Order: sequence, then structure tokens, then C-alpha cells
Amino acid sequence: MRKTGILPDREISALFEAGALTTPRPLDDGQIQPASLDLRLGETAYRVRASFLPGPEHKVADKLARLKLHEVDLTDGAVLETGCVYIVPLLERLDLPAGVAAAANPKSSTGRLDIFTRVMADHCAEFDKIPEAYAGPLYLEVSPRTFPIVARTGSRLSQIRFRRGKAALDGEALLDLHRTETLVASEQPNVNGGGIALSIDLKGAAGAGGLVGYRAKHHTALIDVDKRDALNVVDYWEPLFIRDQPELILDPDEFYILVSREAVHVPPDYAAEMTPFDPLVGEFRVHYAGFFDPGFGHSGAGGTGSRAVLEVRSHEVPFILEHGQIVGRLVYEHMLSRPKALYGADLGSNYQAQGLKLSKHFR
Ligand SMILES: Nc1ccn([C@H]2C[C@H](O)[C@@H](COP(=O)(O)OP(=O)(O)OP(=O)(O)O)O2)c(=O)n1
Repeated sequence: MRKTGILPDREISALFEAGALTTPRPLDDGQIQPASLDLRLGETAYRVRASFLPGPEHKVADKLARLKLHEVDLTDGAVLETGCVYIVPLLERLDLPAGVAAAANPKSSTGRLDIFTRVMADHCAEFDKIPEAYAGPLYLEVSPRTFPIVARTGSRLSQIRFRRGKAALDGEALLDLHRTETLVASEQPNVNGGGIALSIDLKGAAGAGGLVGYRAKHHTALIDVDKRDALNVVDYWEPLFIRDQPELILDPDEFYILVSREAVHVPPDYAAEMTPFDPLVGEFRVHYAGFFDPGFGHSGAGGTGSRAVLEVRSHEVPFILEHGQIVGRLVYEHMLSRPKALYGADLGSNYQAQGLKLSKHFR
């Protein structure tokens, strides 16, 4: 076993058994993923006036007591409205061993619904980063941006990864791995700053009738975050078709689901994370960075040809996005050891071998 890396499923179970991860009720089926743990909402959502960070001097609960406007009981499910900020204590609590830190991220399904989420810990000065040996509660900031949602105690909107030491591959190691494993199917891989570029597909897949993406509708009905295959696409999304030019004008502050031109591959001994591309190239960006599981796009796990789904927004000004334009980068990290299960069929995963794909809530 390596000395540094991302903790795989069996090490996450070991954290639970050792009391480094505690919950008031047993973990749910499938909550432990190959390289992450899904975090569950607790019993109350606190509507707050504005987002905040506790900072080194404070616990989240202290600031919450001052800033909360209203309490929403989540035990039987409740509506969380667009444009509002809620803070929800999570069921999972940490008492991490020395040398183990953690990072959180919205689940892919959460990002695809444009639900903004970030994890907070006591005394933290940054969102989504949990320092080494942290002992204390976790909270989720939730702000639905486009669709009003129904969520409840136990809903899983975000996930956490545990890391021992430095796990990321540098530029050289990344290129070496790409040469042997083809991480991103592109004739000219663009590796820069330890990340490998992902670009937009605006030509559409063969047989897709020119469909290249979706733009979210406004003033829609609710979305229950726990119901799969429940909704009609056209009630929530406007399909986008390309005719002559493979380009798309992004309207400021509209939310788009697009797909990467490149197929993506995460070999079993690695995990990846998408980071937004440098905003200096324009005021548009992938809005929700995401975790990519070990085995995603891996042929041995039924994933050949899997694309990355890209949630894109333009800010300030309309922006013309062209086919092949870079929008994000994948950073790869070592797993501490190979996970017991890989992303794919065994886990009932939703997005293996996907092309342009909305969240699992749509039929
Ligand atoms: N912007 C992103 C982020 C992730 N993914 C892919 C890679 C991940 O391995 C996969 C699943 O991601 P999550 O575990 O975050 O998603 P869910 O938990 O919502 O889905 P599943 O139930 O399939 O695990 O989606 C993607 O295509 N585009």
C-alpha cells in the first residue's frame, strides 16, 4: 500500500469502525463510494440571510445562531427555494486521525441540477476543505440556483474525500500515466499545471440529431432530489441544437449542461477531480467542479467512451463558446490502494459510459 493517497472504500469503512467518522444512524446502502463518502442532510435546514465562513475564531453554530432567519424541518421533506441560502447540519461527524485531511464537493447529480453546495467545518477559513485531524461537526450550505427542490433528512447532495499526505500527480507523472492509460482521448493532450484539459463538444454525437446541450428553464415545478427517472426533460430544459456553425452563445447567468469532446478515463488506482479553467480566458466557466471516481470510463468497468458532463455559465457578458474550447482541467491523484468496487455496473452508478446526460432525476 502507498503511504500517501486518497482513501479507498475499505479505508473509509475502517474510519467508521474506528470512530473517526460517526453518525447517529447507520450508514445507508451505497453511501461509501470507491473513493468518497456521500454526506447526508440532518434534520433541520436553517435559512440564513447570507452565506458566511466561521473563520479561525468561531464555530459554525455560533454564527448560525446570530444569522438564522427561519428553521425548516427536513424530517418529512421540505421545499428549499431558489435564491435562498440554507445551512444544514450533516449527519456525519468527523474525528480524523493525524495525517488525514478531507475535501468535499457537490455530487455530480447536485451540480447537474444547479444546486450550489459547500461544506463548512468549525473554525475553517475555506469552504470544502477539512484540515488534517479535524474533530467536529460538518455543515452544508445549500442554495438552489435554478430549480426549487424538495430535500429531506438523509438526502445526499455532497460527498467527501479523505486524503493522506500529498496525493496529486505532477505534470510529468500525469503525462507518463496518459501515455500508458490514455486519460483523455485527444490527439494532442493539453497538460498544464498538473491538469489535463477538457474541451466542449458542440458538434453533437452521431445519431443525436445535432443535440449539443440543454439550457435550464425558469419558473419550473419542484425537483425531488431523491426521485430518479421521475421528470420529463422538456418541463425543465430547453434542448440546444447546432445547425451550421459549431458554436453557442452563452447568455449571462443562464445555466447550461454541455458535454466534453474527449472521452475521460480514470484508471482503478487513481481518482480525478475537475477544476474550472483559468477565468482569465473569459468570464465563462464550468460552474461545479466535480470528483471522478476510480473506474469511471474504464473499459474493465464498462465505461469505454465516457464523457464528462460540463455545467457551464457565462458571467457579465454574452460569450461565444466554440467547439473544442477548453473549459476545465482534470487533476489526477493516487489512491492509497485500489478500491474494492469500481465506478460502474456493480455500484448501480448512474453516469458510466455516458454521453450528454442530464441528472438521474430525468427520464
Ligand atoms: N462534472 C462532472 C462530474 C462528475 N462526472 C462523472 C464522474 C463521476 O465518477 C460520476 C459520478 O459522480 P458522483 O459520484 O458525484 O455522482 P452521483 O453520486 O450523483 O452519481 P452516482 O450515483 O452515479 O455515483 O459522474 C461527470 O461526468 N461530470
